Amino acid sequence: MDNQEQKHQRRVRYKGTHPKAFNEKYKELQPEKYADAVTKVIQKGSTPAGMHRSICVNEILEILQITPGQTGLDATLGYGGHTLEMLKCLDSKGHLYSLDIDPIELPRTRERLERLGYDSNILTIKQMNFSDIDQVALESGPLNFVLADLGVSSMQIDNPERGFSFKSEGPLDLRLNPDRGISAAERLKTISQNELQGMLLENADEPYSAEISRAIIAEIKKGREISTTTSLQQVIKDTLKFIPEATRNDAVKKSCQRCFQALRIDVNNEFEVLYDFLEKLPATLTEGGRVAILTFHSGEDRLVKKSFKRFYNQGVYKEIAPEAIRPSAAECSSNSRARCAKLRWAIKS
Ligand SMILES: C[S@@+](CC[C@H](N)C(=O)[O-])C[C@H]1O[C@@H](n2cnc3c(N)ncnc32)[C@H](O)[C@@H]1O
Repeated sequence: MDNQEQKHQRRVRYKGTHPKAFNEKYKELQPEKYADAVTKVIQKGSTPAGMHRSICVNEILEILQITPGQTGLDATLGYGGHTLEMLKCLDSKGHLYSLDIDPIELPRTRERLERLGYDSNILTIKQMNFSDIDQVALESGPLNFVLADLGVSSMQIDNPERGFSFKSEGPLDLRLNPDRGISAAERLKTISQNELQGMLLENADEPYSAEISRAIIAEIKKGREISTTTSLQQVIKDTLKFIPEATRNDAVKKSCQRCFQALRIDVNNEFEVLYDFLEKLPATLTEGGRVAILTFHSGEDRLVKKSFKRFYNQGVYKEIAPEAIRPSAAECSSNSRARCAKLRWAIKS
């Protein structure tokens, strides 16, 4: 068919203030063109589609005390919000390395930062796992500051094609790097009930781990695929029918959140890579080098707390956070995704 014969495609309309589908949010997905629409979404305490609002920015900058001329690492680039703030502190002097394993969002962030004038003279962006921090240090030399803002970005959660959220239909993938490893749907096909129950318990403290794992494995044995976000949600919903109606919806939602979290941690080996990163971290820092780590669930926080404490007891760190710092009440009310964040810091001896 030549061009003239091609049918005119209507642009997807933004249906009122609450469009149901991700691709209908075209105003939020073009923040440069529709700044007003984006501001309105932020004012309502939500995160615009295709964007990520950085958490604890002031607290992190206060910990890292970045000065012009230093060399630092943002281990989790995401939307580049923290990276941008750190670059401002460097004031065009020194160098920042920023990593992310996500091959889909990384080029978009790189382009946004380049458009703001941050090129390879001041910023090096690498698609890399932060567990390879030692490789970065070989190139950068000792680091004055390091930030890791763990987990997933809002862009990843909101994009139904990535499968991170049960709130919209999509493939049950959950990989931060879809080019590597196996999807959550594939993982469910071969896992035993025992292992799945352990995964739900260890990665997310799921109270109905026995019931849910039994139901998932029974479905798969019957030859039914659990290959989409909503099919997993449906199994969880059906399994928890025994919960009294008054509290059932809330319980199902929480179990879905926990099960998706557990699967995400599993397919991305999140505990293993965090452990490797924490082990290698001290050797990459300068004397007096500062590190800040933002976590979003108790399993991650426990690993960070234990590692900082052990290295502190060995004299490797001269100071560590006495307790986790929480985002302010104002930040939590303006950004619901900040509510479960915990921030810890350490300073190398
Ligand atoms: C919470 S977001 C970071 C947001 C960022 N601080 C900002 O201000 O926009 C976490 C990011 O870390 C990335 N990530 C998670 N695990 C990683 C790993 N092991 N190595 C590198 N990047 C990782 C995710 O792909 C995601 O983009």
